[in-house]
Amino acid sequence: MSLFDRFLFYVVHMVDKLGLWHRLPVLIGLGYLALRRHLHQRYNLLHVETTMSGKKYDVHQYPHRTADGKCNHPTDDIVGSQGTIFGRNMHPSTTKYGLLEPHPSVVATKLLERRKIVDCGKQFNMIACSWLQFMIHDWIDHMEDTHQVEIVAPKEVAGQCPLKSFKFYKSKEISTGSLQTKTGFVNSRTPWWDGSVIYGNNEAGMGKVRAYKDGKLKISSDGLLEHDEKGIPISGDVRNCWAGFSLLQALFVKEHNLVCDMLKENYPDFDDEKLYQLSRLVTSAVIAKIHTIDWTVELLKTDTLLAAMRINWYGLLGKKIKDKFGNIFGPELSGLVGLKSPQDHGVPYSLTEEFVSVYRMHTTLPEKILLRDIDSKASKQKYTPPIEEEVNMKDLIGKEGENRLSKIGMEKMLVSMGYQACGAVTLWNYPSWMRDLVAHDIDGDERPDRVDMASLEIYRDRERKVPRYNEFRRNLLMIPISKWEDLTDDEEVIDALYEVYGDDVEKLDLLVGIHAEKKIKGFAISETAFFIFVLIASRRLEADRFFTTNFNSQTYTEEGLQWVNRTECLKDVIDRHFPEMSRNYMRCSSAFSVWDSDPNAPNYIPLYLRPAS
Ligand code: HEM
Repeated sequence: MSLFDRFLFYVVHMVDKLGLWHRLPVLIGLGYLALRRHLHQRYNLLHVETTMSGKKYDVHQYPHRTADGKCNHPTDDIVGSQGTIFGRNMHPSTTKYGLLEPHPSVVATKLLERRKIVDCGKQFNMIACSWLQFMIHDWIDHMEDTHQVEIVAPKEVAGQCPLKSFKFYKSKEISTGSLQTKTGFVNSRTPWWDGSVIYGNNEAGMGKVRAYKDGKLKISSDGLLEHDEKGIPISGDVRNCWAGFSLLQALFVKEHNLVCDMLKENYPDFDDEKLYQLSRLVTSAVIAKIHTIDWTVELLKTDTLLAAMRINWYGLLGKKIKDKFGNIFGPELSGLVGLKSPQDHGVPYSLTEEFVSVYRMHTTLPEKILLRDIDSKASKQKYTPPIEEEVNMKDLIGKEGENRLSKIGMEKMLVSMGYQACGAVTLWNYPSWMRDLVAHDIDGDERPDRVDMASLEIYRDRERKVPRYNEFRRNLLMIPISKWEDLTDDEEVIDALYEVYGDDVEKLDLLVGIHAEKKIKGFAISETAFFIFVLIASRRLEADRFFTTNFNSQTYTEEGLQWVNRTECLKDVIDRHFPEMSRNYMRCSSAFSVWDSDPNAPNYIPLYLRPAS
């Protein structure tokens, strides 16, 4: 570390020791986050070199996103494309403990499996939970090897495991040619924020979803996704899909098609190809913007994070000035979006193993979806429709889930998900049905071997050499824990941790740690996970040519750019496709909070001048 960075680190460390940053006034809290992001950009981006190398290309020949994510980095065509390797935010784990220490089924049974659902209160609903999966499938999926592994539950817990043993494929590990990491794992998705979850991530996938007329994507007459002859949805990613996820895919296909209509009206000379490419750019940017200034703001509901996320998109000077002048003042004042050139801090863009691990949030999934009766005649606006039926999550997965969804209908499902809180990211909240799950192949076919996801996730982090909780925190420049009481005040949790890990805090698995950690007020996730997000959420925008150099009217068209600039939240998208829905059903401010919750109270103090939350 340079002398200057060492000084910055001491400042950050001192604030951490006092447990202070989130209690500071907004402007000072923002300063702390800026220092942290700077340090993470310097010390938590490892260059996982690979034997795969790209080549220079002519950027001007690629004014749009390609099907497989190639030709986005300005000088290397392969960076961020499908099939490249996951990066790392830290060195692989140095733990002395083996893959089965303690046994994943013991961890899953004693610490993860849901006893009684704990939900997120009014903060986050089932649309927000499905949105998580909608994003994950845009960015990441580990390629698998052909070798199977079997995990057999030890006697101690076998009686409590729905599967006494289960088989799954190893993660595909390849040599990297890097001294730091030696091997790495392959991402079978394109890590860019390119909407590949609806567009596909290669030529073949793209061809399947396109209607080849006026730039549009295929969609069925009921507004939901079309299906192939096997009943599998036709969409950009169909793996481990369920009704809530496929509903969001359909909503954004509708959005894409509406953008096509708008573009065609304004630019009647554009052909199918041009309309498709432009609409893809616009729709992907709409998704990225909603995630940045709507979804994340609800996930991390504090004034400091509201300011931080808006600064990422608009800069300190705010929307009005950015919309008027564009990004003329640089990243701090005008935001990351629209920067003159992409910025990767010397490490070619990819998503990372650690990012995957902290996004393991299956605890947000409930046991049942509560369907609302939206046909009951209510004249009142903002009326809460009564619960009509409870459907098991298991019945909403895969092909069966698609059948069910088409009977339920798009509007009813969206309203029902809006009214239902999602699960909280906490221990003993892992969906029980996921411990006996029919997982899918990459093409959406059901696998013959069922898996215990709770145990599998513990195994995956260890297999991929993601450091365990304490090492992870040290590597992230955070203060490690030295006893269970540093992690949580909950005595029952402390007893259970002691039972599984003894008093060895170094043994603690990352997944368990981030679920057990005391949360910052307003945060639905742990602080440890959050610091990875601080780094990666910015990187997804600033490293992408289509959010920086090419985020302009020459690339997006004037009307396309305006469409992105006018969209501020998911509610705006819902309003475009279901004009009555938010008026009738949404009391709250964001479509991601529970719809019968109160809107945000007005606050007359300017955001940056607000005191501690
Ligand atoms: C019904 C809904 C869902 C089902 C059936 C499902 C199922 C699965 C399955 C089978 C895997 C692969 C496990 C493995 O072999 O390692 C997986 C991975 C994953 N899921 Fe889900 N999932 C669902 C929803 C979600 C949600 C809501 C999130 C929230 C963040 C999520 C996050 C992840 C992550 C981060 C991975 C790891 C991906 C990777 O290893 O590359 N999933 N899921």
